Amino acid sequence: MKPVKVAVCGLGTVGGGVFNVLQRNASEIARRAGRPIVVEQVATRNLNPSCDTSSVYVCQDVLEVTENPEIDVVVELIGGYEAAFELVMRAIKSGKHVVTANKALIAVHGNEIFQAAREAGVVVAFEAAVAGGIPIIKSIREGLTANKINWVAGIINGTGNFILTNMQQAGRSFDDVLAEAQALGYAEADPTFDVEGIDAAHKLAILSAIAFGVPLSFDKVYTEGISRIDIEDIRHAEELGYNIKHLGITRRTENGLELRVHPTLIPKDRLLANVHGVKNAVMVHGDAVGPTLYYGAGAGAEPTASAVIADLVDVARAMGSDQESRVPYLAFAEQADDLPVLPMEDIETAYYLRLLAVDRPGVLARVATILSEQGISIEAIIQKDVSEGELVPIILLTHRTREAAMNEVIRQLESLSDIAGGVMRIRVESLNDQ
Ligand SMILES: NC(=O)C1=CN([C@@H]2O[C@H](COP(=O)(O)OP(=O)(O)OC[C@H]3O[C@@H](n4cnc5c(N)ncnc54)[C@H](O)[C@@H]3O)[C@@H](O)[C@H]2O)C=CC1
Ligand SMILES: N[C@@H](CC=O)C(=O)O
Ligand code: NA
Repeated sequence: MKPVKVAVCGLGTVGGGVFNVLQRNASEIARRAGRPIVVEQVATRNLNPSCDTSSVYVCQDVLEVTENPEIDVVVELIGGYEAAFELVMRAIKSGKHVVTANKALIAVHGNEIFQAAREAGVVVAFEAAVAGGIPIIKSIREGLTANKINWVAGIINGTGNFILTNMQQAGRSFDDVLAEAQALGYAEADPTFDVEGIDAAHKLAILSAIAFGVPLSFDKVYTEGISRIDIEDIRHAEELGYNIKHLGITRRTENGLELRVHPTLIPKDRLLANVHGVKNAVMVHGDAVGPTLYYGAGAGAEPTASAVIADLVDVARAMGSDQESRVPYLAFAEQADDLPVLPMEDIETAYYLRLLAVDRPGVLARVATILSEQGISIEAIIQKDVSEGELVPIILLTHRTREAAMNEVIRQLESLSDIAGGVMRIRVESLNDQ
């Protein structure tokens, strides 16, 4: 059968992985796809020393591939929103299928891209955009179609998990581990996307859309990163029986959808609490299947290439099919418009609080009164011994309450003369996986 001819745009970490795995496993991939998948052209600013491109046509201008009549599929691996958007839209308008690992692009411009792709009758596939090598898009879009999905919760940023794990297990500093994640090719071009939760928010918007059949709503994701997490919080959490992980959570409730990414205390005996390093894991709870868990490498050259190439094989098969018989881009043929995203104030969860108090009698009682006035009960307290005159760290674990009530508690605590500085708040989720 005729080979599928591919243009790889961007030969960096992921592009290099795709190029090398396509060559190394060419015959295995051809047997699965029913025909060879060959790299016909590479467009990249920088070559990759791990790739032997001597027998491939290489250019610098990515838009050139959209004008090459030989190309069936454009693989967009340059990243970012602008040049990538132009490349993808031009490719679609030239009738080429697109495979991308670019979650920022899909989360922000996906609605427009899919509309254009539908009109042009081409496939846009993006498995690598969420949780790297884990086939999570395929699992939700295809494997779980029988279910009404209740919630999805996952560790969906490899760099962030690599940092938290190394801080906890090796006592290393945040900056030092981030520099290693960058050297390993895990981090985004702008690593604030990783550490401030933006990358996870992009991915969560995609997960939520394919789980619930709602439009992509990246601008509505409540977003908090890991940059404020201190080693002290990791140690206190451990003492209380928890690990801190950065989670993306989207849940269907009677009133609307939860859509939030933030650091989270998870009981140590839960599966998600034991996902370490660059590994990601996504738990999906369906009404028929119950809880399911998907685990694997969330970033890195070849794990991500694994997902990109799986999409190429799907495209190779879809090339002979009509639009109606293909799986819809965002899983649902019709989108729901009755599921508003809930404001964060309406979320209900438990909380970890860390405050620094002046060591004088009655402080703890005043703190407890503020909580009880909001109807919040305390599950555990740690109060550390300090030398006379020093500020005392108080760590509290509360029962579940509305975020609005907790905002009021924190406002009142921060206005007490007994409390120095701000209150550290980390949400706590039980994530029952049984
Ligand atoms: N690194 C990872 O583990 C993962 C990355 N991704 C996504 O994959 C995409 C690529 O990421 P990486 O490979 O890590 O990036 P990278 O920075 O290693 O590679 C980007 C490549 O694109 C080229 N490039 C960038 N802009 C260009 C332009 N306008 N014209 C021509 N060439 C251009 C660069 O020269 C470089 O070779 C991004 O969207 C990223 O978010 C997704 C999953 C995992
Ligand atoms: N920077 C991202 C790369 C994969 O999506 C991450 O660390 O998860
Ligand atoms: Na994936």
